[in-house]
Amino acid sequence: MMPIDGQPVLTAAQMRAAEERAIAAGASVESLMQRAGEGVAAAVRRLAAGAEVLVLCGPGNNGGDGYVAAATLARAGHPVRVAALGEPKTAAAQAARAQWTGPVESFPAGLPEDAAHAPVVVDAVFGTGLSRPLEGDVGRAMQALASFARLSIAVDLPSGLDTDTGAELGGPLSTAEHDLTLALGALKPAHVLQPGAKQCGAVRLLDLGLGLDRISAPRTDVSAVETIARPRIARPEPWSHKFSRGMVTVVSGPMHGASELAALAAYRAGAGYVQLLTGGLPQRPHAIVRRRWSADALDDKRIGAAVIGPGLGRDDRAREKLEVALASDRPLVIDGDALHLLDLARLRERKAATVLTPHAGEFAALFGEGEGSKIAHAQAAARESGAVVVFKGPDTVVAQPDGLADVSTGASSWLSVAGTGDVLAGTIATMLAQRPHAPREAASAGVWLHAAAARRLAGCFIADDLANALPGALGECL
Ligand SMILES: NC(=O)C1=CN([C@@H]2O[C@H](COP(=O)(O)OP(=O)(O)OC[C@H]3O[C@@H](n4cnc5c(N)ncnc54)[C@H](OP(=O)(O)O)[C@@H]3O)[C@@H](O)[C@H]2O)[C@@H](O)CC1
Ligand SMILES: Nc1ncnc2c1ncn2[C@@H]1O[C@H](COP(=O)(O)OP(=O)(O)O)[C@@H](O)[C@H]1O
Ligand SMILES: [K+]
Repeated sequence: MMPIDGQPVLTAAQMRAAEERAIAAGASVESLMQRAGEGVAAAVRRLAAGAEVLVLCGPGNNGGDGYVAAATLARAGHPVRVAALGEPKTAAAQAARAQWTGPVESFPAGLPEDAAHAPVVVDAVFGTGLSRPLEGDVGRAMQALASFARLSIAVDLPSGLDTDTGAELGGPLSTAEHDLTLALGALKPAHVLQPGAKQCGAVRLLDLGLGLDRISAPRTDVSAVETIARPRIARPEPWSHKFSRGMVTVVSGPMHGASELAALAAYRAGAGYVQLLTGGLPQRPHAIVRRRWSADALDDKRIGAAVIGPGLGRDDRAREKLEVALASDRPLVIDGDALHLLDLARLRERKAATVLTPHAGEFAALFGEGEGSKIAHAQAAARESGAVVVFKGPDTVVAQPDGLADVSTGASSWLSVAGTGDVLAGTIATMLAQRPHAPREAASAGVWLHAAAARRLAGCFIADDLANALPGALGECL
């Protein structure tokens, strides 16, 4: 079982292609299924600690994995039952079924309520092949079994999810929520995008030897999408000075607090010099250099990145400031109000790096609703705008115009509080000032630090606390 950061994310079609490549290279579906099922059995056995396991098997290869897992557990002397939704349909699943010599109960109808329950439930009903909503009582029965069980584990994916979008095919609350999902061979979008990610519980990867790791396969060869890994951040060199550490300028507006938060976060994320272009009164921290806005305020080559949008307002003065920022040759983070004033045609004229940080509402206003997954939406928006797009939320996606994209995993839902987006904008600006030629990497590093800072707070917090937790998160990256 492997952790899931820095791993490729493959669609169902990309997964099939990887499987076909492995088969062309001499593997067989049966050998891959054997490896998958044995991997599942090993994980289940360790976690079940001797408790009875009920394996629910579907008609396809996901069910095949389940039969192999059940047979492997039984051979090891572990108490295990099997219940199936129909007979296996594929040759590989039929061969796997033949390994299981015990009785097969029928699922869901044949399981009387009490007999059905087991302390450990394994969902091997549907995986990447599910193309339509779960029929009849399957979803409801699975929910009942999973919620009764002390431990419920999904094989590859919780049954009922759309692999490529993470949506519940039968609509909200139609699938069971598991404690653990064992992703087979590679992560799929449903493991990282909501609501699928929540239904998965913890996600761990089981390697099937498909050669999908980044050492065997360069990123674009198998998938353009990867989960965000902990960034490496360099300590200041002995010869570093405040400007070489990264200078961030935050453009303020009538709502001072938002830009103050962005400026504070920029410092806490490691910038050497942060200035706030504000008409507000001096306040803490005194380290923030406050200057009045002027039309040439961004004509300073030392500025590594500027932030515009938090608390900017949407009046003519805000428009004027945004136009100056767009015309400047400094790398730019565009957030909040500025996203509502933004003209995409004007943005495409910019040569310097630009990072847009919309939440779902800002994203829809700028780019429309779009088709497909959140990853596909972010990729299309990056292509359309020519900028790096950070599509925020519980499953933040960072995409660059050529299609490469990163997805955040494990963001704390306590981030759903005012001002945390301003903290993210400031954090990304510092990363961008330090990596002006790698805006996607900078944005993803900022998203990682932001999520790590929230994890360190472990509970309810306000945006100021989050900014102040950034140095600890940074310490995890040195
Ligand atoms: N990739 C790899 O390298 C490896 C992949 N492996 C495993 O294979 C899994 C993918 O297997 P899969 O393609 O057979 O699909 P799966 O998810 O079992 O379901 C398809 C079956 O369900 C049926 N069906 C669909 N919807 C239905 C509904 N609502 N209600 C009822 N039935 C429905 C559908 O019927 P049909 O649509 O054809 O009528 C078909 O029979 C993958 O997740 C992983 O676990 C490993 O074994 C080894 C290596
Ligand atoms: N439920 C959630 N789970 C995880 N992260 C969240 C959640 N809600 C919001 N966030 C994160 O918190 C930040 C909120 O940003 P934003 O919506 O712009 O808020 P604000 O404008 O108040 O600063 C984003 O980074 C977003 O990804
Ligand atoms: K499953």
